[in-house]
Amino acid sequence: MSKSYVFPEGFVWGAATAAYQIEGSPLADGAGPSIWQRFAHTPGRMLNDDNGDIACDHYNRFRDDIAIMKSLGLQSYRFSISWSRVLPEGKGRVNQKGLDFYERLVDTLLENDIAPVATLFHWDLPAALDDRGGWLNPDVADWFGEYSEVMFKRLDGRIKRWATLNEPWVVTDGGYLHGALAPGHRNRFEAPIASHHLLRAHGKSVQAYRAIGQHDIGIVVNIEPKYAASDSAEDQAARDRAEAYMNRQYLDPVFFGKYPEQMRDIFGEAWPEWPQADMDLISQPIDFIGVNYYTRNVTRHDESSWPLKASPVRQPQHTYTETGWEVYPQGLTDTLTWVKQRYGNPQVFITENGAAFFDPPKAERGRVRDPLRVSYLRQHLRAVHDAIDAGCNIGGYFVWSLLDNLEWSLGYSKRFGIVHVDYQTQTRTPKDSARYYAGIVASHGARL
Ligand SMILES: N=[N+]=NCCCCNC(=O)[C@@H]1[C@H]2[C@H](O)[C@@H](O)[C@H](O)[C@@H](CO)[C@@H]12
Repeated sequence: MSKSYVFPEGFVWGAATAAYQIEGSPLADGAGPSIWQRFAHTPGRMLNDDNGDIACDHYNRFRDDIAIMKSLGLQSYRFSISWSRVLPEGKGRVNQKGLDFYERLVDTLLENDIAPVATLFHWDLPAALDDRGGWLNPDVADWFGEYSEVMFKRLDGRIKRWATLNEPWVVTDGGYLHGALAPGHRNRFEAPIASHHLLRAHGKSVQAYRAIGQHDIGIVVNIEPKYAASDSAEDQAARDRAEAYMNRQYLDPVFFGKYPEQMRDIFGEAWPEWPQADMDLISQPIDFIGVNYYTRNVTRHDESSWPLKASPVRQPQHTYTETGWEVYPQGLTDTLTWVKQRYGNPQVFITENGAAFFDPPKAERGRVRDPLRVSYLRQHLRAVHDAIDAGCNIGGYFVWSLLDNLEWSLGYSKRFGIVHVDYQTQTRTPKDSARYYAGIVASHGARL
């Protein structure tokens, strides 16, 4: 007898995007530049010199995109707010037209019975704040608290689920350690400072919310479960370091008020000691965590790898996506049960899960066949259900992404959308995976 995959009553089905990846018009209506607008216009930083000047033109087409969400039966939509649209200098003067855009977006979602879930920071720090040191300046926590307060006062109530940060690990690892992402630094001493100030900013935002908000606030992290490549002590230790570095570096401070002990092994003299007051600010209670899951990592010791001394081992028996990520749905179940066991079964939303497979630049007679993505979604949604059967407190699932969009420094070369975007005409075409997902939503999982 095969198992039923019907999801619990109240489980929320959605899709996710991020401002700089879809909106376009980054400087419209008084908006200030973000570090991503600046990075994307820096020669050599972006594949094919792509940038977010147009992207999916969502800033102008959001009503059409909400109509597509409605046609798919989505109950919720996770988006991010561009900080520098609202505060062009990152602090101080509010740009009402920037706020007005997000108010129109939220009100149109609500008119279509789609619950908005807002991420306050999805990597696009105001350039004016980067000029003042950005995530390296301890004042950034207060700047983020000020911005958060502006948004809570204007939209809390219509938005009932807020995320402070999206993936602080990627911001730090990509933006400050390895330099592949904005602001493009490569500095072992900066990375732990940026991480810590991101977490302090999270804490200031939660503090502001507790004073004025009436609903839920949390943080979104990417989790990539690590599996030792062998039983050797050095591979096990490499796995432990990799897990501490990516998966515990942010959740341990938020839930336990302390960093993983491996952080000093990894960063050595570059790992500072922080005051307890900071850890108290960081570890205030939150209402949920967003988990972004894409893949797993089979980890071996690698003396030549910097600074982790750990490297992935390819798994040729499995499919890999266009971004080079192994398709491993069991890793999602393992991730969710790990979070349950380690952090006391907090409410979790899968705030991103999806894959880039090759899709053509144009639809063929109004259709885009993406069987690999249909299979990916089926396998991973079943994995979520298995975690719920194991007692995990999962509130909902947001597929990454609603639309093909700007994949950061990879430009438009990678398509994650369940809806195809023809970047020459801005025509949207729901892919086969969108129709598949709509059927899952309509049957609440029964058709999985
Ligand atoms: N190696 N490796 N392992 C996986 C680590 C994944 C780190 N990148 C993400 O999670 C980003 C997240 C981001 O929110 C979104 O804005 C991005 O478009 C997606 C797709 O890239 C994902």
